[in-house]
Amino acid sequence: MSHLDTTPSTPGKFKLEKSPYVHNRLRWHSSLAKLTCWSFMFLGFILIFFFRSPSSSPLPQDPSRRSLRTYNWGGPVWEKRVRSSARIRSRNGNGNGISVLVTGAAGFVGTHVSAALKRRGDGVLGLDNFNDYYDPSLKRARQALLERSGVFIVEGDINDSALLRKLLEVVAFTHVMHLAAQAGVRYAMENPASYVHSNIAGFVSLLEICKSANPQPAIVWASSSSVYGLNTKVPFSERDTTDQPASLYAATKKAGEEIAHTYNHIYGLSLTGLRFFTVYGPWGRPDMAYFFFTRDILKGKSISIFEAANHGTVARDFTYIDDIVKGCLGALDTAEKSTGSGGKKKGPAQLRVYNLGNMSPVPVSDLVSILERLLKVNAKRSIMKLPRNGDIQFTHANISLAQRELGYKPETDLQTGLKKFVRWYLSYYSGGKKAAG
Ligand SMILES: O=C(O)[C@H]1O[C@H](OP(=O)(O)OP(=O)(O)OC[C@H]2O[C@@H](n3ccc(=O)[nH]c3=O)[C@H](O)[C@@H]2O)[C@H](O)[C@@H](O)[C@H]1O
Repeated sequence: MSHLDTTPSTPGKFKLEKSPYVHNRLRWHSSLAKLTCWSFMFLGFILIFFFRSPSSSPLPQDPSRRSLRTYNWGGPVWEKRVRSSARIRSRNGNGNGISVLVTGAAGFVGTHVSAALKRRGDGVLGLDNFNDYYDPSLKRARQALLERSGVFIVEGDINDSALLRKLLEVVAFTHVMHLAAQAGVRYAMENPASYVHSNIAGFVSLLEICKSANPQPAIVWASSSSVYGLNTKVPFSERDTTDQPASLYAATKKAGEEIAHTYNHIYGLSLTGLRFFTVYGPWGRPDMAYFFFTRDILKGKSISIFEAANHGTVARDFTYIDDIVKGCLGALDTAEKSTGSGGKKKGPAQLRVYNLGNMSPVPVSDLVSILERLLKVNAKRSIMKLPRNGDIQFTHANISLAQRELGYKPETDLQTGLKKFVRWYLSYYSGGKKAAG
């Protein structure tokens, strides 16, 4: 009789043999089977517990680690696209033209800066991780726009050192315009780790690769007006102390300024930080107030307008994107070369910080009135106490340093800038085909 023949087809048909030896063996087998069964169940419980535990969630559930997903890059075709996008096409007023790696190129400021550089004949290569902090389809639309003007955006993360090293091997970039960051003041309370990941770890990762490169590029990067924090002296000047950040976002930008000092000091990297003041305009960020106020006013939804203690006005030095772009180009064009190479400093290098604001703070309630006029819809206003979530009461830039050294001169008032934004918004989201996310 073959072994297979003794196997019961159903448990009830199992026949016990009479031999005591066989009987014991069967009991032993049955205990072993039970033990195995219990072990599997126990292991199963452990695995279920492990995978459901928040600390070990798979990557997509942890927004701070979104950008750790793997991207495809490399190969001869990819390298050819990288080189072609970064190739300088024509000389500009500043001499021979520059070749710029723009991080965060599918972001709001990144898209505008990349397009402006390309327009004047500079070489531009974008880098972006296309994370889902806000509607990624808007980032894809910006990418399509840039692609049409010849800018290739490499999909990847600034924390990916191997990718950064490769990019700087393939192209001898003269400059890096570093705009990739976790933005937003209030979101820092929801997802603090994402700020550390992008604004600190990511920045250090980029600086590490740049300092080792030969030649080292000059770096211009986005700091923020939020570094002034609880500062009450107005207008905010670069000489003011910035040691009272009110949000983790601000603290990570402030940390970035100190980190920049270190890499400049040790490795001779040329570094320029730009403190942007609430930048707005077409292709803007849906997480910003002017953007979601527009969406909500059009939908007839109520909007919250923050108010400080004792009915104090909350105001911002709103700055139009085209002015910011000019400031960025001015910073790139006046950036001196880094002095080190291959990780060794050869002499002192340039270290700068500038305010890029509009010199004219506007109360948030006035911004809403302008939107109401442009949209021809009355907003459903609800006045709310300024929440303790990192927001500060007002910002106001002193821009004389940027004026003097970068030729920065903002030209767009809020009414004019919002008019351009609203025109773009209505055409982009026309016919309600796309919902502003
Ligand atoms: O300059 C910067 O460095 C930062 O600018 C931007 O931050 P903020 O100036 O806070 O802009 P934004 O959120 O549009 O709120 C605008 C105003 O509306 C008020 N506000 C906001 C929300 C709301 O529901 N109600 C309201 O009154 C709010 O109190 C505020 O007064 C960038 O997002 C940030 O990434 C960073 O770049």
